[in-house]
Amino acid sequence: MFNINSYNEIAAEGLELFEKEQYALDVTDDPDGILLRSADLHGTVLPLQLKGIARAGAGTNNIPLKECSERGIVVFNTPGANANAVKELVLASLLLAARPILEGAMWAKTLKGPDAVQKAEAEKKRFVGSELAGKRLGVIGLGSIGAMVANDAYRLGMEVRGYDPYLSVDTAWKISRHVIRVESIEEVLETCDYITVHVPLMPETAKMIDAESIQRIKKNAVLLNFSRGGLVDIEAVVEALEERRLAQYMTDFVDERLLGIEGAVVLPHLGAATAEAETNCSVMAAETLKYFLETGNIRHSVNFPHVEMAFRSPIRLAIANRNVTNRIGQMSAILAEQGINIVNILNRSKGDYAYTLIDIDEIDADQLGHIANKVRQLEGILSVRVIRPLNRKEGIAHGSDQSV
Ligand SMILES: NC(=O)c1ccc[n+]([C@@H]2O[C@H](COP(=O)([O-])OP(=O)(O)OC[C@H]3O[C@@H](n4cnc5c(N)ncnc54)[C@H](O)[C@@H]3O)[C@@H](O)[C@H]2O)c1
Ligand SMILES: O=C(O)CC[C@@H](O)C(=O)O
Repeated sequence: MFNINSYNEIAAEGLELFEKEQYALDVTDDPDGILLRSADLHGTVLPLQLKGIARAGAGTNNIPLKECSERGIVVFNTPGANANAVKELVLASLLLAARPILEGAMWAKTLKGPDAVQKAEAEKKRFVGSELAGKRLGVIGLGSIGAMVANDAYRLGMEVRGYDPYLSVDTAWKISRHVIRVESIEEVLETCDYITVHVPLMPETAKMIDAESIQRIKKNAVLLNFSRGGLVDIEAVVEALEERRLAQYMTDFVDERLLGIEGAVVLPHLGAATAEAETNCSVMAAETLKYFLETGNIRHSVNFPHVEMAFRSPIRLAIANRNVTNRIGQMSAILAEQGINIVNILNRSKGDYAYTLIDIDEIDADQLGHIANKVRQLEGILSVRVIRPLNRKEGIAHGSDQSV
């Protein structure tokens, strides 16, 4: 039996995947897994039993990743699951930036009387906009969202320039050949009419659009930020809007300093707020967390490597450790000392951390406990789980943790 706690509104389609026979939802302060959206876990005490946290969404800046890694807690996100929703809102915002649609609609609401049509025709010159076609869009960060925005903006007739020095090969395949790759963020800032930011907020990217970047932005350009407020220096944005250097700042993140500033368009974090995206994220997060708890296999983790191995043995050890030399040798030696044959083993690393799955044949509980404890005592070991399969459906193993 696993305990799962969920924070925020998580769509029912995901929560329903946790079968009642194997999972209890929101009944304890010490869960095995947490499912959340934007709830901030920084500064909270992470439960003792916690093994995995699944973010139903892309950004994991609300989760203390370093602390989780050091405790061997695996953090997951749902890559791409809400990308289309964000892309549509960004495209809508580009259109709203180019055409004073909302202003025109608000004004039209005030029209009264039999001459409303004539007044509308006479005054419509107040709401003349411009077209996106032929304008230049700079996309900073060409991941799931940035790639979709770039491709569709090109289809709208824009010239699109993309900047992403860490682009993955998988995403690169999805980007239209018409998107022009640029080598420096400065080139995007200095040459584009519209600039949209789609990078994760991390210590390295905090305020990546700083006062100097904003100085470089072409006069009268529009900056869009549907990624995270902390990526942009808001004081510098306010100054640029007030000096009419920046035409508009369109963002999905409320910041008191922006409210009431002309040219600032602030949405209340609506990027992923569609029924489809909420369901996609909830289902992917629940599936990923279940898969990890039941088999030890890791997919879509932001702090541990991708590790998947078919679970066919009666016992599996799942070990998170620091990425230092000879850990596998020492684990194998502990098993060999006990005369245990390794049926299957897989080890992968990601940055400072590594993860190992070791499948063995049936042994008695005392010996298993002894082995698990010896592994726990090795330097750099962060967590050790002993997992046993419960039942198997269509080749997918369902397991449970055994305390030893
Ligand atoms: N407004 C919302 O509701 C909403 C919804 C989903 C995601 N987001 C935000 O959008 C971000 C991006 O989402 P995604 O799904 O596209 O993520 P993603 O991981 O698919 O893409 C991020 C891209 O940014 C690139 N990148 C990282 N550092 C960079 C840098 N310094 N300069 C340029 N590129 C850099 C990466 O290489 C990657 O290609 C998320 O991290 C999240 O903060 C917001
Ligand atoms: O849960 C949400 O509504 C927002 C999710 C979004 O910020 C993300 O990072 O995916």
